[in-house]
Amino acid sequence: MAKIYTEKDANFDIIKNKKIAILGYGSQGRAWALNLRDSGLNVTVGLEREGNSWNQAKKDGFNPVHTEEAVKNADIVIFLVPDMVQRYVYREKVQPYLKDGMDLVFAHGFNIHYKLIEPPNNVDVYMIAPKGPGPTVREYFVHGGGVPALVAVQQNYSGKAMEKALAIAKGIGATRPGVIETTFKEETETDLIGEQTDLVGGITELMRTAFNTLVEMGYQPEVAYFETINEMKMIVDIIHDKGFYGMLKAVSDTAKYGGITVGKYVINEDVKKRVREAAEKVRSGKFAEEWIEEYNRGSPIVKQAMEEVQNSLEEKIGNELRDMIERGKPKS
Ligand SMILES: NC(=O)C1=CN([C@@H]2O[C@H](COP(=O)(O)OP(=O)(O)OC[C@H]3O[C@@H](n4cnc5c(N)ncnc54)[C@H](O)[C@@H]3O)[C@@H](O)[C@H]2O)C=CC1
Ligand SMILES: CC(=O)[C@](C)(O)C(=O)O
Ligand SMILES: [Mg+2]
Ligand SMILES: [Mg+2]
Repeated sequence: MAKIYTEKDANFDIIKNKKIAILGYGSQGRAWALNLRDSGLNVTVGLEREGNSWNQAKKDGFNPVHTEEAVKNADIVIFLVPDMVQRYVYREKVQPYLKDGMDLVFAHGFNIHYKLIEPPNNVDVYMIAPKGPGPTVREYFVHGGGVPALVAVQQNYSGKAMEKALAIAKGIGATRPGVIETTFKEETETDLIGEQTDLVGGITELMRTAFNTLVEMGYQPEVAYFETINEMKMIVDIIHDKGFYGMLKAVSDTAKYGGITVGKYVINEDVKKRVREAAEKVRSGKFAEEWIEEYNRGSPIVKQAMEEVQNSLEEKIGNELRDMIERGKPKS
């Protein structure tokens, strides 16, 4: 059974007098900075330049400073810039100012696990990895909840790394539901495998494939959109609240029979084999290599795919139906 920590295991005392530098003010950075500040902790936002993130941080009442400025004054440095950027920020803006006993904190283990950042022995290295998108980390917190997270310690120079990880987890709201202890290796590999084969890759391609098949067969795109894309949230919400069994009980007997039989036909052993192949590619480090190469080339594959998605029929139809979808949302 996994080790789960909750509110009673976490205490702010160990970090309440420490200066926390949050590097990056994007999806996670903004959520962490706001939640930690609301939790009464001492947060400085460190950024590269005066752009969108800088303006947003100011609008949110922070006084952002340049990265090295934030790092020089910090006891705890939290890396919330993109994974592909972290090693440069580390080399140029963090390493020169490292102090004995400083903390390097991550929201995903990529750079440590794949050894793109190799900190000296006299710092603590630990992670709090929220299992959800940044805006949700903020939204749940504001409404009294929190997104569950994984915590891991890579280097425990102080002997107190886990206590500090739990305190930060508490500060972002994650110990309200609870946090699960893991390792950098397990978090990094499972996060990548999950987002590729399931969350960001597999499910969305299945949704798009189902949508486009219906459209190619001559059905109205609006009808196809509500069926294959919009209703996904409702089905997933029931799984989220009541499990797969609960979802199957909520749908019709016809959907149960059709879903059970055709689901296994579409997502067959061959798909499982390819999920495993993709997972092995993460585990071997081959995916990391490939992604670094793509990033170094200026991310042409990502750019092209983003454009393709933006111009796709499903996106166009979704945008056209957004008002209708919004009108239907629960009002409180
Ligand atoms: N997006 C998410 O919901 C999740 C992200 N994570 C992890 O959190 C970390 C941060 O990811 P996101 O919040 O998605 O990042 P993001 O892309 O939303 O935000 C990045 C921030 O870094 C800044 N930035 C971008 N390029 C930069 C550069 N070249 N130099 C310096 N700063 C730069 C941006 O201005 C922005 O403030 C990553 O390790 C990611 O794996 C973990 C869980 C979920
Ligand atoms: C939001 C999240 O958890 C992801 C999919 O792992 C990520 O954004 O990297
Ligand atoms: Mg991820
Ligand atoms: Mg994730």
